[in-house]
Amino acid sequence: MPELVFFSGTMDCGKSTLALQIEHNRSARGLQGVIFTRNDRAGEGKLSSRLGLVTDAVEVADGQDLYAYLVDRLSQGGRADYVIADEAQFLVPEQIDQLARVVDDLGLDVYAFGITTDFRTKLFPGSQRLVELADRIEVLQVEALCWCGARATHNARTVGGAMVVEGAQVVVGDVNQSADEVGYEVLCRRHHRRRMTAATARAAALSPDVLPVSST
Ligand SMILES: Nc1ncnc2c1ncn2[C@@H]1O[C@H](COP(=O)(O)OP(=O)(O)O)[C@@H](O)[C@H]1O
Ligand SMILES: Cc1cn([C@H]2C[C@H](O)[C@@H](COP(=O)(O)O)O2)c(=O)[nH]c1=O
Repeated sequence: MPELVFFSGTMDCGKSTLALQIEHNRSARGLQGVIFTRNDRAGEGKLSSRLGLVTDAVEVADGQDLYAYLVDRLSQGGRADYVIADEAQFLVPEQIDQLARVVDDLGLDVYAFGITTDFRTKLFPGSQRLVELADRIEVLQVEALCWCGARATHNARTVGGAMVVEGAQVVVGDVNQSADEVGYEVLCRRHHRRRMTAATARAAALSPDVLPVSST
């Protein structure tokens, strides 16, 4: 049975790498996939992983009907044996419904990859719809880690290393950004709640307030 699978996790946990591996393994066996993406850091029409691999993809436009795209392609004699959708959190709920229809009406497997929640721990609308509709939700096996060593479960947005909680839901960016840039850091829930990033934890550890008091 074809499936809609949602591979979810924090930023930097290997989602795009897995998408590229699925693509590689299927195309190595002569299958031809359609790869959708939106707002990849590598630029328009690209699916990229931090391991350095990148492939061409169809950049999803505002309001684009993904089901109609596949029907058009197939009716013009094109091939589509499966579908990959990376950065699926940036798709609108209607586009997730269209992907579910691709599974049910066209009989294609759809593999969607994305972060579930934003920097304020709120669901992205596209990810919410995937949770509602997916046949299966897979959490990536490679754990991204918080600075404290615990499994990272949440995404923080940072400016100069400090966590911010105000701003637009969508700001394309990366982890490990330089101090003055808007960036992201993955944290465990405890440290996300306390707004404690690696930089603020380091600063707190160095603060005279918490230095051990000498008995002499
Ligand atoms: N230099 C490196 N050596 C080995 N693994 C790396 C390196 N850089 C990144 N990675 C791996 O790549 C993962 C990020 O992969 P990526 O597919 O870009 O993540 P996502 O799409 O989930 O944001 C990291 O969690 C890490 O496991
Ligand atoms: C938390 C959060 C992230 N984003 C952006 C930042 C990146 O461009 C992507 C995630 O990409 P990745 O391959 O999973 O690292 O999403 C955002 O726009 N808003 C957020 O709250």
